[in-house]
Amino acid sequence: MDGGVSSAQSSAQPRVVAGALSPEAVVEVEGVDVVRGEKFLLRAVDWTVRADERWVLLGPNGAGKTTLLQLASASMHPTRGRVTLLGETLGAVDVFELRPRIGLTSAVLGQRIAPAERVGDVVVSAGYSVVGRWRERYQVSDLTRAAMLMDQWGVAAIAHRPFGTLSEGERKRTQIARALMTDPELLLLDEPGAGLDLGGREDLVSRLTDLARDPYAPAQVLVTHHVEEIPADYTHALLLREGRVVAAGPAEQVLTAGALSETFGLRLTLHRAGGRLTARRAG
Ligand SMILES: Nc1ncnc2c1ncn2[C@@H]1O[C@H](COP(=O)(O)OP(=O)(O)OP(=O)(O)O)[C@@H](O)[C@H]1O
Repeated sequence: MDGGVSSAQSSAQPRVVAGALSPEAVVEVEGVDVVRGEKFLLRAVDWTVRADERWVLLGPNGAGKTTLLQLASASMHPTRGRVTLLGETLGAVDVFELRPRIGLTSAVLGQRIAPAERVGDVVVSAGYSVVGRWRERYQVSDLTRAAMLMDQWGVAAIAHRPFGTLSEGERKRTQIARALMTDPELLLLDEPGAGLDLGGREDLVSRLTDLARDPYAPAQVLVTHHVEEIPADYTHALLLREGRVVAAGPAEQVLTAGALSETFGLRLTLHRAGGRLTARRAG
């Protein structure tokens, strides 16, 4: 790419240096309320994500997960409290400079992609913060990175297909490849498993597990309703209910039957196998 947002720089160092005392915080949410009219979408939320962490945000419909992700993607400001992203405090930074450093996938962003846009163009155009190729001229390094990412996310063979002809799983993987194109420091995935069949979900979880294990990969935050979609090796979890944090911290401490039952408002049993979870209604 010539000019515009810098993209395709590959890190020479892992994101987290082994032995470092405390990897830098990429997301810091302190005492945050988000209020619309009389309604608290989020209330008194504190949350810190560090560079080496992989978080899952879990909660029922309407819990505030997408709202929290909007704060973390610099798409929304808090009503009260402070949000610091990649060392920059919202309200004191140009969000248009911040956003290219954050990769985001969501159903809303997916709907903005023109059905006629080819997969390869959807991915490579991320460096310009535009959807679809227009008059940009890309450098070989951009095209090489896009090809590598399409291969990694299993869409290289369909690089010439229009986005509108893809299956839901192919769309989700194309969007993740696009989100990684700018080599972001933070990757936010809003319900990437929604609408996938069992095979599609397992394929996605397997690729997300590989990404979670990659020390060069950005900090990751995955939003889901289902514990079955949590990749093995996700390190942390935050449980939300009605805008409040029920529990947050290391995954093995937070993802318990008790905390999940409180979050979803029904008594659940939890089964662990191979680093993955399944949940069922108790009794
Ligand atoms: N602008 C708004 N004004 C009033 N209420 C809103 C507004 N935006 C969102 N809400 C409400 O805030 C709550 C939290 O919404 P949010 O989308 O963050 O939840 P969520 O956990 O992502 O839900 P889902 O899992 O269904 O996607 C919902 O009850 C929603 O209806």
